[in-house]
Amino acid sequence: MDEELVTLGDPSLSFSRSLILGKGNYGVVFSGKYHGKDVAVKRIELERMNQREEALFHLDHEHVVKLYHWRDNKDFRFYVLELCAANLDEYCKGCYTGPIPSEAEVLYQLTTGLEYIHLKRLHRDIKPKNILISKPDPIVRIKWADFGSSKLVNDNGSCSMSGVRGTKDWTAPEHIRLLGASCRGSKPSDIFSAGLVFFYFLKKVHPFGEDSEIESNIKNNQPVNIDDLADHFSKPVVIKMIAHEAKDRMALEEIIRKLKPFLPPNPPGDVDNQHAA
Ligand SMILES: Nc1ncnc2c1ncn2[C@@H]1O[C@H](COP(=O)(O)OP(=O)(O)OP(=O)(O)O)[C@@H](O)[C@H]1O
Repeated sequence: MDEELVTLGDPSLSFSRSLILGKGNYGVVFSGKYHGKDVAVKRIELERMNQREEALFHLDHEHVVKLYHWRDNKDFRFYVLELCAANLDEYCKGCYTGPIPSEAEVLYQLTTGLEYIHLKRLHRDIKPKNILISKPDPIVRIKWADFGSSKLVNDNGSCSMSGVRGTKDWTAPEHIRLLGASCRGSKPSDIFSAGLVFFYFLKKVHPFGEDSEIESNIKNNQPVNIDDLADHFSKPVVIKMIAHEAKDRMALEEIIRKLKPFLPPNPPGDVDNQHAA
């Protein structure tokens, strides 16, 4: 018998402590089984919990990772999640070479997923490691994951956050200025972060430069690598997503409208087209 196999007293759920899929600031993600199905099991210390992945329970969208179940023991909470193949950072660094949708589909799927998340009055910690590439089912989809810092937003699309837990490299200028203090999370700041991720996915570099200069370049509105996009179809969209002033950023509905013409016929993420087919 595998000594590393953990069942938590529930025969329908097991995972192996030695099969680690990844580690975050708050927990460890293991490979496991739930009712015979391959899953990811994310373990978080109970004392580090607040309003965490429970947010996922309220979400049901093809571009948001599915939360199937959760369970506690005396020290930890265990989230049973849809098992994915890799995160977007692993793809950008060349560590994942498996299948992935076309560029336009990735951007489109992320935008529709984020629109759904905002509709549910949530916002989140946006960075490439929190975006997952699904296993083929048979279609490969891009999914938002890790609602570790999700918060409910009010009707204005903003919410109070105590500090910002997201990596500074993926943070909007209005949040960088307030890091460490109480600040506001908002839909426009999510759009800024998503624009950074779009650029990184397309060009494999950060639009605001190298590690040490990113934070100050974001603060000073100097997207030093922006010309790398040349005449890429997404350039007008990405530029408007990473506009310095929150009020100038493109809204998600408009991003969706601008990306649609670049989708292949009947893409998996396009419900309208699927219905029309
Ligand atoms: N459902 C999943 N399927 C496959 N791999 C996953 C899944 N969820 C997470 N992972 C892997 O585990 C890593 C860590 O995930 P986790 O959500 O704990 O942390 P994070 O997002 O990197 O960090 P933080 O919680 O600090 O924001 C991810 O980057 C990913 O590579």
